[in-house]
This record gives sequence, structure tokens and C-alpha cells, in this order.
Amino acid sequence: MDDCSAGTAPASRAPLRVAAHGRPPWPLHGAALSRLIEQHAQQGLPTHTLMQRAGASVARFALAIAPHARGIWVACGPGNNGGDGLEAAMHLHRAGKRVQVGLLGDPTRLPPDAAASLRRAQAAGVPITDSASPPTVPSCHDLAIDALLGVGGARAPQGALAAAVMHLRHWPGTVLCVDLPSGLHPDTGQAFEESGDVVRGHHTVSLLTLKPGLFTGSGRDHAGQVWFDDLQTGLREPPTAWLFSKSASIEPGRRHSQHKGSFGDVLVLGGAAGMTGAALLAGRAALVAGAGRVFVHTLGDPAWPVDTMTPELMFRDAAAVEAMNWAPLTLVCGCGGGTVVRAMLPRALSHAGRLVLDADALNAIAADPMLQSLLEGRGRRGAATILTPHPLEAARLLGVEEAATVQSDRLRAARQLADRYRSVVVLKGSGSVVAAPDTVPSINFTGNAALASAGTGDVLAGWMAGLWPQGRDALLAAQLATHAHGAAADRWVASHGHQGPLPASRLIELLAGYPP
Ligand SMILES: NC(=O)C1=CN([C@@H]2O[C@H](COP(=O)(O)OP(=O)(O)OC[C@H]3O[C@@H](n4cnc5c(N)ncnc54)[C@H](O)[C@@H]3O)[C@@H](O)[C@H]2O)[C@@H](O)CC1
Ligand SMILES: [K+]
Repeated sequence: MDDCSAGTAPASRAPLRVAAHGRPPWPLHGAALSRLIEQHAQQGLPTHTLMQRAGASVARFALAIAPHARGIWVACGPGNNGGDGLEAAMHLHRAGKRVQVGLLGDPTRLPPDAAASLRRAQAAGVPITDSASPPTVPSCHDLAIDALLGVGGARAPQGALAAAVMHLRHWPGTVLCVDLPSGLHPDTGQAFEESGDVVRGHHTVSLLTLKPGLFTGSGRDHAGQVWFDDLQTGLREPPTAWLFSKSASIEPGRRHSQHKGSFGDVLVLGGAAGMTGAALLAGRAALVAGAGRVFVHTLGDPAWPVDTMTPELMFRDAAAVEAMNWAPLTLVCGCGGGTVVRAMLPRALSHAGRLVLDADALNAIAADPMLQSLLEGRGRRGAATILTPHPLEAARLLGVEEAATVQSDRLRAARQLADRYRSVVVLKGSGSVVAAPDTVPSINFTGNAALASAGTGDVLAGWMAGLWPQGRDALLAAQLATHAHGAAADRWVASHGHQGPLPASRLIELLAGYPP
């Protein structure tokens, strides 16, 4: 008979909270601010209190996600992240679990808090080795706890740490990361080096602060479900970024007395030869987002005359578009516009009231200093612009060679673009970053790999343009649109049970809320 039994969670007054679906946006703190917050918290508390709370929280969480786990391997690193692991191991051992700790650090050189937790674990009788390999007993393969590196991670794991990371990556059971997946940069959500290994967890319990790297870059692929415990500190510091969270109060709703003129006109400029569909997708998305009227001018020859699937769209030829006053309009420019879209940009940048620039429009601006200075001047005049680049387009706009440079620090790249072009920027990709000049950026947590499908970017641009004139400023329109776009893809995955590609037309239906 097996001697391991399921235990109950250690009692605590601090409930764990899901880092999603909260009402106000959640503050995210990078490594430097997290350390500052930790210092402030330590000042008001008896020595070792925070680590005791952290370890108890991890143990409680381990018992919640894997209540039937019999064997638990706790991989502990050389710092206080390892201390959290040792503290958790002590609680799990007391709860009757078969716990094995691998301590990968010189026990005589642990920081004071981690050393205190080591003594407590030893006194409780927790088996501790210095092996980077998990125990070979099969019943000890239920749950692994990654306590190798946290916010102190500074470079790619090497030697024994790297070996332990590999074991965690190939772990057959559940993996729970303490604070961060080891090897992940807390601020950027990337590995410390391109070839550096990062643990892939099913769950991550973030302690004291939520780190931005958990939500953007490759963070979401490595962290799994993110949970948060503020360790009962309730400390408030200005954040590095926000995790955007939609609240009901920012959805104004429609009043009975409003009419189509209340909801703004959108003009889509795009759809060069062979890419008409991109402009149609943007136009349809703007319609279902609630725009009063949507005009479409396709840039192929001849211009597209009608969309029989969406007869509400009003098509305009070049002469008609030339005669329109662009100042009261929301323009969407890009969307399959090819190189011909460039010809529309001087007027769009000079005269459009609201302007969403996507894809080919962004590439044209990146290649043309005159258009860049028009965009910068537009921002200086206070005219509102939203840029929606993917990482390669962002790299071109920043004048750097590769998308990897942008991806290495997505928050910084989005801020740089927003400051340079005085525009709202939606840097697309896993954990889209929304930045505006002189504003703390936000990270969007909705969405998934099903969005990696042709046309979904056109839908985002159109949806944003449709939302924007309905009483929202550019930043809120960008945040709401990005959130809704991702949430629709999340509903798709929930109903299909997999992340197969989401057709852009279907995405529009999901955004519109039908079929129910
Ligand atoms: N001190 C406390 O009471 C608390 C500590 N906390 C935990 O402490 C963590 C931060 O602890 P530390 O500052 O000690 O840092 P870590 O435990 O994250 O890292 C330990 C040390 O490893 C070294 N290191 C970095 N990268 C390495 C690599 N690739 N290979 C080998 N060594 C490497 C660094 O010098 C670092 O100081 C947090 O993430 C959190 O888990 C929190 O639980 C809050 C309470
Ligand atoms: K960790």
C-alpha cells in the first residue's frame, strides 16, 4: 500500500486570486519595482515573514491544483526563489506528501531568508539532495515545483540549473512555477538568451507582484495559468504596465434617441488588386462594431462596386473619395492596400480626423521619411492616430533590422513607437501591448494562437475604427478593441476545444455576438 495521502491546504487568510477577469486593470511590476516593493514590505514585518507567507501560499496552491498528487519534486535554486520552494516543501511534507527537494546551490551561501527556510525544512525532516535530477520512484512524478529562479534571474541557466530546467520541461506530470517560470525574463517575457531554456509550467503563482513578462512575449506559453498572491501586503506602487481588464462602466450602451449619425462614419482605404477581401473584412468589422455608416474605397482597378454579403457597406470610387471631407471621418488605411496605398497617405496624415494605420500603410511610412514627419507632425498637432503593427512592421517603423529586436522587449518597443510618432500603438502578438505617449502601457491578456490566421489583423483595425467614434478616446478604443478581438478568439477555442485557425469572417461573427 502506498504511504502517500492527499492532504489539506495549509490555512491562510489570503485567498489566491486569478489574474484575469478582475474589474480594474491589474498593476504589473517589473523586476526592479518588485524588489523595491519587497524591501518596503519587509520593513513593516518581522524577519522571514514574507517568505513564510510565500512558501505557505505555494504549498496551498500545489494542494489545490494537484490534490491527489502523492509524490512532489521541488527543484530549488540558489536564491530566495529556492527559499520559497524549501518553505513550500516543508508544508507539503507535513501534509503527508512524499516530497523530494533538489537544492541546486551552495547551502552555506544561501541568502538569509532562504537559509532560514532550509533550516525549517531540514528540521521538519524533508529529504533534500543536491541532485538536478528528479527521484526515480514513479509515484514521485505527480507534481513538480519550479523554484529555481525568480525575479533574481539574470542570465540563461547553465550547468546543474540548466539540467534541472530540462527535467522540468520533460516532466510527465503537472508543473507549478514559483513566481516565474525559471529562465524567463520577468520584464520582457523572453528567455535570457535566444538559446536559453525556460521552464514550461501548467501554472505559475506570482508572488507579491504580477510581472509583465508573464503576459507578453513568450511568457504566456511558459507560464500556463497565472495566479497571484500579494502576500497580504496590499502595497500600491506605480506600475510598470497594466494588465488591461474591461469593466462594464466603459461600455456606454446606446440611448433610445440616438441615430446612425451618432455613431460616426468610417472610411476604409485598402484592398489593392488581389487583396480586396482585406478591405471588406475591415469594413464589415467596423459595421458590426457599431459605426453609423461605413464607406469602402478599394484600391484595385476597377474599384470594387458592392459587397453582396454585406450590402450595408457603401462603396465609393476615387472621385467620390476625393470629394469627401475627411476631417469628421475615422479612416482605416492599410488592409491589403499594397504599395498603392502610399498615394493616399499624405492626405490621410494631414486631414483625417481619426486615423487607424495598419499593415501596408505602416510599411509605406517606415520606408518614407516624408510620411514619417507628417505622422510626427500630426501627433504634435494633437490629431489622433492608432498604429497597429505586428513585430516586423514595428521594427521597420523603429528603423531596426529585425522583429526579434522588438520582441526582445515588447513594452519598450511599443513605448518608443508611441513617443516617437505621438500615436496610440497596438503592438500585436502574444500579449498585445497598447501604448500611448507619456502613459503607462497596458498588456492585453485575451487571445490565443487561433488568431494567427489571414485577415484577423484587418478585422482588428476595422473593429477599432468602428468603436472609436462612439464616445471613446483613441487609447480606450484601442484597448477595448484588442480585448474584444482576443476574447472572441477565446470563445472560439472554448467551443472547439483546440486552437485551430479562426477564419477572419467567423471572427467578425463572434465579435458581433452571433450565432449565440
Ligand atoms: N526575500 C523574501 O522574503 C521573498 C522572496 N521572494 C522570492 O525571492 C525571489 C527573488 O529572490 P532572489 O533575489 O534571491 O533571486 P532568485 O532566487 O530569483 O535568483 C537567485 C540568484 O541566482 C543568481 N542567478 C541568476 N541567474 C542565474 C543563473 N542563470 N544561473 C545561476 N545563478 C543565477 C542571481 O545572482 C540571483 O541572486 C522572488 O522571485 C520570489 O520567489 C518572494 O517570495 C517574496 C518574499
Ligand atoms: K521559478
